[in-house]
Amino acid sequence: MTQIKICGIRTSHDADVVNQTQPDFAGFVFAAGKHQIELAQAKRLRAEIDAQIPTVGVFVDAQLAEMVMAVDSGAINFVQLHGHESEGLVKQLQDHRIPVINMVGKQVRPTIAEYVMVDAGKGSGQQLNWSAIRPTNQSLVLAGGLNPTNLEQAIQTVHPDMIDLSSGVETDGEKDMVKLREVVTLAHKRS
Ligand SMILES: O=C(O)c1ccccc1N[C@@H]1O[C@H](COP(=O)(O)O)[C@@H](O)[C@H]1O
Repeated sequence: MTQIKICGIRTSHDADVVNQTQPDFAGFVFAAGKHQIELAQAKRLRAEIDAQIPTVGVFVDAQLAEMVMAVDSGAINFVQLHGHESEGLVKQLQDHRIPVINMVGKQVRPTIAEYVMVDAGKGSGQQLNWSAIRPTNQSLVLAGGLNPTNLEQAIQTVHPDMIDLSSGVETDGEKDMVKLREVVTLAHKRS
């Protein structure tokens, strides 16, 4: 089984699709871009999403205080760093007992974060060269251009602990129930 995070939850429709398909994590993007939402909206959506599903806040080069406030508000359980953040900032978040997903670029490098993530872009649907990703003992999250068509090959090539999808499971900018069902089933399938 591979854990699966669905990112870029923006609307009640998206929250409903999450509840009906049961991924392992749901993500809210606080950074600029087409998936960005405000903290108030994240809090409303958190209340709509199944309480058993942890939520992740995606930040790009944000201040520590903003991220701690988002966790303290109850909107998110994890912080995902998706910019050029330092290991010092990862440590500061962990000192606040906040688990961290650290997006380190297109190639794996060591981090003290709970998860190391590789991605080709920022929710743009760009795909990585999977066969170039080095194996790691860290908990690895694979993101970038994953969709129902390429997911199985991505998992078989990279063997990530978690996969992270956003634009590849959307239709007209909203999460698509059929696509989500397909990717959650694929991820949770025993290999
Ligand atoms: O989705 C965004 O708008 C975004 C903005 C800034 C930083 C990260 C962002 N998204 C992250 O990128 C992955 C992969 O997205 P995709 O599947 O390639 O569309 C997404 O899951 C978020 O973690």
